[in-house]
Amino acid sequence: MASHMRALLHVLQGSIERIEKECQRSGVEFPVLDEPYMPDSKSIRLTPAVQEASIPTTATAYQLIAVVQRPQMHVFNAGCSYYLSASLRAAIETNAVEILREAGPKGLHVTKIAAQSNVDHMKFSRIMRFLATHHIFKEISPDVYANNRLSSICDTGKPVAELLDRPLEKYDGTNGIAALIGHCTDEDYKGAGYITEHLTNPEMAFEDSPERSPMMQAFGCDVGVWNWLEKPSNQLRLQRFGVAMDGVSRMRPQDSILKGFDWGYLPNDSIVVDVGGGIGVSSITLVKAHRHIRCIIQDMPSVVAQGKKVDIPGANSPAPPAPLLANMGTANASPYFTDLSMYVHFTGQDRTLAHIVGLLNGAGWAMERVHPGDSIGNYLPQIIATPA
Ligand SMILES: C[S@@+](CC[C@H](N)C(=O)[O-])C[C@H]1O[C@@H](n2cnc3c(N)ncnc32)[C@H](O)[C@@H]1O
Repeated sequence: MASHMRALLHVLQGSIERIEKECQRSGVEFPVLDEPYMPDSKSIRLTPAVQEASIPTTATAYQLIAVVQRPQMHVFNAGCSYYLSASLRAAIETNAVEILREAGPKGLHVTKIAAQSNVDHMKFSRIMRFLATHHIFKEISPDVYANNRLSSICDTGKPVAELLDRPLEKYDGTNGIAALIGHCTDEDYKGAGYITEHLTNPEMAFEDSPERSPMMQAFGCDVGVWNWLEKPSNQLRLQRFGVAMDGVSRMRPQDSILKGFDWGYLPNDSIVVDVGGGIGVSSITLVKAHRHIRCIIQDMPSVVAQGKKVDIPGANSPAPPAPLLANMGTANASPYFTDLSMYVHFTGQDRTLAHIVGLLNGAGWAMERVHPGDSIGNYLPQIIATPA
């Protein structure tokens, strides 16, 4: 066991040294957790060397925790992680992040945050402490909180007065991170609570009807997620979902849609139809980079209307060092999250590469090349296939 831990430490040390070397080379400090997030195109995190080294660093740190922590404690924490989702949603929906941005670095007592949000400070204090315990917000002195790097990533950037005045527009025109977390910790989280009921109910266990997905069970509805989102009572959720797709695009390297397929090769005025294109997140990136292409975004009428308000201007990754998991474990959890989320929303799934190969072969196509969106093969790979 000790040698196992030492092997992990060795990987951790190596990857931290690579980060330090890059910081020294560029004369930039690695951002600290205590300071709010500052978007900066020259950020050290965006350099390829740091992006690459941060993946094994994260994977090793999580794996070390899994090795060192008492198993009962580790699994208990995993089983109770729903409190993190619930608390994060509460903080976002009460505008705590924006209230603390306006309060500045000295922070604000929880009674004053709660007063601005019109919630009970005794209840709210526990939510904030739970989040701060997980490094989201910092507790400067007892019950006095300030934003830190992790909480401020959920900042819509809007004045609190505006959020209180126009709550339905909270996420409109934002970078989508708060919207994405809001969506995940609300309808996705509630749907996830019904996975076992869906999995074991003999009536639904072996079907794949999107109308009876775990999420539809959670909301006592049978019309499917898209029609459910169109209900007037879901106006905030529908608007939030569109913006959340922009948040998803910020989780992956911005240019991943541009990789793989040679868009430049298309003749002038070629038309690309973006089916289920949402508010145009991918199409906008594409036409900005390739002015000779025109995109038609096809989606539900209400989503298209929302989109009009927005400014439209290789399959095998290298194996990580032992003893890290082949898929980088928790450092690479997002594709597995998305897959379960597809189950919860639609009784669906995210396709693996093997599924896509089978689908293409079945339709008479042969896979030629995969272009992963990032260095660990994550995020919407671009796939080149030709008629077999
Ligand atoms: C997961 S979102 C993807 C959005 C977009 N491709 C992106 O990456 O930002 C799926 C989209 O499919 C749309 N959609 C669902 N059912 C549809 C239908 N029957 N016709 C057109 N669009 C539909 C939804 O409104 C939603 O915007």
